[in-house]
Amino acid sequence: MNVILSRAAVSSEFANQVRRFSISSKKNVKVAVCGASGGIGQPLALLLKQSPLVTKLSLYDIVHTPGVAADLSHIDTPAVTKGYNGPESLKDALSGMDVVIIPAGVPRKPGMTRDDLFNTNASIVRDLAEACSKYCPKAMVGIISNPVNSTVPIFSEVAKKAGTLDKKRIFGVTTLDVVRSNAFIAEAKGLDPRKVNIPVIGGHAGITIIPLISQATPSVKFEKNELEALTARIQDAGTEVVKAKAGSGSATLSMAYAGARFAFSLCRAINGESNVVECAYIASDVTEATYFSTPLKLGKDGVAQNLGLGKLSAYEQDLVKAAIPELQKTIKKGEDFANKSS
Ligand SMILES: NC(=O)c1ccc[n+]([C@@H]2O[C@H](COP(=O)([O-])OP(=O)(O)OC[C@H]3O[C@@H](n4cnc5c(N)ncnc54)[C@H](O)[C@@H]3O)[C@@H](O)[C@H]2O)c1
Ligand SMILES: O=C(O)C[C@H](O)C(=O)O
Repeated sequence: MNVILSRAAVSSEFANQVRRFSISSKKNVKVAVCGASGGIGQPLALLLKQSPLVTKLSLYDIVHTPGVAADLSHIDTPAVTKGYNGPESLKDALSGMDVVIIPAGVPRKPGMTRDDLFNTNASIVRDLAEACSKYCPKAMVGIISNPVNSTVPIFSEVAKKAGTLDKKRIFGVTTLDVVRSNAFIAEAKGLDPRKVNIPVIGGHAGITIIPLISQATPSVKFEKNELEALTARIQDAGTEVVKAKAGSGSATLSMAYAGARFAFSLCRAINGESNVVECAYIASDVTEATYFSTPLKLGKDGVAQNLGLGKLSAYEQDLVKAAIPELQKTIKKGEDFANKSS
């Protein structure tokens, strides 16, 4: 029920962000984007810049941030926007931040899995985790960089070593899976996508992406073959975009939308709003996988309540069973990397 209420709230909130935040903002939230010059980073920064709730928008990357920040800073909204270029500027970029969103790292090309990005992106996330532990240990962190199933454990292990780990504040951003599920199911049933909510649990790669269509709001029914086809499309949606972009990257615009939705939900929770619910990949004891995405009630200190799996259909139970060994493997890979390399 919380999930149902929350989706309706999230949908209308997102559409009315600017007006609403300018009327009712209680606390100003400082937000950093790491990877701000990239395909996701730039449109994400644009969406964040539009919110008067964000007092400071800190744009960190290893290239091009002076230009991106100069461009955005001409927009007539209050967020003071500053660019930080290169590792020597990490201290200034991150100090005092309440929310850090990380889309730093390389995207897939056709034929690659997300795990094929591990060798490059693992060390990028490790280094950013070290910097966050030093300069903004209390920030809420949303990790977009793939493979999310491994990069979130990497971030947590680094924070653990630094003595700053707060599992309630570290999130793998899986919002795009929810956004896609809502879009595809609304299309299939001729519904207004803003009024559809499909919780998506598990992880963020292939069979670990588990849309809970049995828990859809409004309730929807599909034949078995239709349900399987829709589930497969949601699980492969990232690959659909990678193929369509034909070598120029993966989802950027839909991810910026989803990343902004997640960041705004964190901001609303920091501001004391109740009933803010998002699915995200976090340290979890809901299943045998030590990280797992479920609907979460967010509060000013991060995860306020894990809402768990809810009632699963037999088909969804089988999907969870299939996902767990894959998640365990990729979680271990991330943890081993962090523990060997830092
Ligand atoms: N979680 C999701 O749902 C989701 C969705 C789409 C993409 N992604 C992932 O997001 C990541 C970024 O995708 P993109 O399309 O924006 O890629 P991109 O190549 O367009 O941009 C990545 C940016 O990261 C920067 N970067 C590289 N190393 C860095 C470092 N050490 N510190 C800071 N910034 C650094 C690059 O300079 C670049 O500007 C990829 O790993 C992609 O797979 C995740
Ligand atoms: O598919 C990708 O590589 C990017 C992202 O994880 C997505 O789901 O679009």
